[in-house]
Amino acid sequence: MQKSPGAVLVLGGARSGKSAFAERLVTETGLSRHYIATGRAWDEEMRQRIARHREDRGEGWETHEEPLELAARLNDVAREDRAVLVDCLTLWVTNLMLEERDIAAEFAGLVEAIATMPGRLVFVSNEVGLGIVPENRMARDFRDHAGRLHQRLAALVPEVYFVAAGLPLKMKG
Ligand SMILES: Nc1nc2c(ncn2[C@@H]2O[C@H](COP(=O)(O)OP(=O)(O)OP(=O)(O)O)[C@@H](O)[C@H]2O)c(=O)[nH]1
Repeated sequence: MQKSPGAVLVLGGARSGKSAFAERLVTETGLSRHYIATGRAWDEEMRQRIARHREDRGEGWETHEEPLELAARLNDVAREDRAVLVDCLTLWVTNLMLEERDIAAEFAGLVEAIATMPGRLVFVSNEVGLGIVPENRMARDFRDHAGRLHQRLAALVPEVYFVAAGLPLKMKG
């Protein structure tokens, strides 16, 4: 049996249009729409950003806020008749690092959980590895974790896109 048959990975830079593209992938399924937000409103600017995102998504989405326990939350939310958008994996990695979680174990848990998950799953993540090597150690670790997670998921899921300037480039599928 193919693993994660309904899963898609959408990569892109900041303001690349990756979230809007991922929302379209969910909407076009006609399934019931679920949004798992890994972001946290840590300041006023972020609160406004989140409010704008909610407005842009419009009616018809059920939002679940989950900064850390992503695999468990996906287990609760994913179903045959649902399309679930996870926005975004890089913020999840940031949250795991800030909580000093075991990153390898968390990634293994996510990969194992989604291998047999039903319905459509759309994962959004920032491609953060294209710039110069960051001077600070935590930023270098973050970049490496994100790169490793992307490679694992890209190997697992049947469909992968890279979005730049609002344009999706299909890389797999
Ligand atoms: N807590 C919470 N966070 C949300 C909600 N809606 C969106 N977000 C967060 O907002 C983040 C995306 O915001 P931006 O930084 O503006 O988007 P971006 O990724 O730079 O831009 P695009 O590439 O265009 O998607 C996601 O990581 C979400 O986790 C929500 O309802 N609740």
